[in-house]
Amino acid sequence: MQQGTLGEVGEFGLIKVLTGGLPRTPAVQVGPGDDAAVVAAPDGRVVATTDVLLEGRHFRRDWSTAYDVGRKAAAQNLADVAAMGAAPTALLLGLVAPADLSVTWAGELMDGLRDECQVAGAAVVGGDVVRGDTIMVSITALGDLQGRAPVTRSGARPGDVVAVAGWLGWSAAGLAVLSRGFRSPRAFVEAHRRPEPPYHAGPAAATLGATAMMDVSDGLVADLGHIAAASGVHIDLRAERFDVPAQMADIGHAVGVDPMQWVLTGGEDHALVATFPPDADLPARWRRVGQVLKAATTPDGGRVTVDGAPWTTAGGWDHFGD
Ligand SMILES: Nc1ncnc2c1ncn2[C@@H]1O[C@H](COP(=O)(O)OP(=O)(O)OP(=O)(O)O)[C@@H](O)[C@H]1O
Ligand SMILES: Cc1ncc(C[n+]2csc(CCOP(=O)(O)O)c2C)c(N)n1
Ligand SMILES: [Mg+2]
Ligand SMILES: [Mg+2]
Ligand SMILES: [Mg+2]
Repeated sequence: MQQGTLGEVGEFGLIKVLTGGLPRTPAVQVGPGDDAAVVAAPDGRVVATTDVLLEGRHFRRDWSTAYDVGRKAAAQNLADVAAMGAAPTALLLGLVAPADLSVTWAGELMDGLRDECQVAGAAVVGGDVVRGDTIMVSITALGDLQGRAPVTRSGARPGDVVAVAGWLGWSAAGLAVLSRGFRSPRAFVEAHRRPEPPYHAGPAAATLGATAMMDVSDGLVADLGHIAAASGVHIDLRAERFDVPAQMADIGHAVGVDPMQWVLTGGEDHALVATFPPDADLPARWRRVGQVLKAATTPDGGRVTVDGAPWTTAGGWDHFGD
């Protein structure tokens, strides 16, 4: 990796570092280096999504390496593509960074983006760099529905089952550990630094007949609230269906937090939650955690309960909440 700071190598030196070692995938017809990338969309439609990560709010450089931030930034966006039932194809990076940032940090961020894209079958195809006071990583991701209908938030129907693929509460438990100045247990801290969304479960869920789907970014209760509202239904979760690993329970005990709080309202694991018709033949990776109960009586009046009772604290992260 090149030595020095962004200020020393300049904009085009930085772009050279960032775009130097990027692999191509068959979908990428023109990659970084021209005015725009060209990505094949054999389906005739493109799934497009964007999410921003800001230093201090989404990550801290003393908690996560540049490589971790890259993995997480890519994961958060690629999970949104998968949550539509699409296969991720391409990712673009908008990077705001101070001139005294090391070129190594920027290069390792790109390594993380590249490697997470590889897990999901996508490739980095372009971006932009701008000087600013705080590091901001703005990602755009594209995906291919491969001929399937998109799985939106609005298709859940009374009688459907609610099922989850992927981790819940691990990132929140890791954040609780880091916030208290600890670096272990490693499994949870690692889950916070590098979430592992079940990308392939997204397109698979579409094929299995999922009626609605989301990735869990803010917290399961809050995110299911979006499906409930968009679909105009009530959703009930069964607390006993959630697995609280013994180590998570131990951390909860140590820091005085009910670990179910992390499982039900913790964000950033990017699990997929979907609703399926009751007779769907779900593989084991989809854990049944609840049911779509009935249609809401008012438009947008859908809500989420746990064991029949409203969830009393915040159901998840809200950037402009308290
Ligand atoms: N600034 C914006 N301009 C236009 N649309 C927006 C803007 N912010 C959010 N949206 C849209 O609102 C919807 C919900 O956004 P939200 O960011 O909550 O979803 P998400 O990306 O799945 O979740 P998260 O950001 O927690 O990962 C998305 O369709 C998103 O494109
Ligand atoms: C330093 C630091 N402090 C707090 C958090 C927790 N956090 C930040 S954003 C978010 C929800 C998802 O964000 P978005 O809705 O933007 O996708 C959560 C749970 C963190 N990751 N790092
Ligand atoms: Mg978003
Ligand atoms: Mg999402
Ligand atoms: Mg959010």
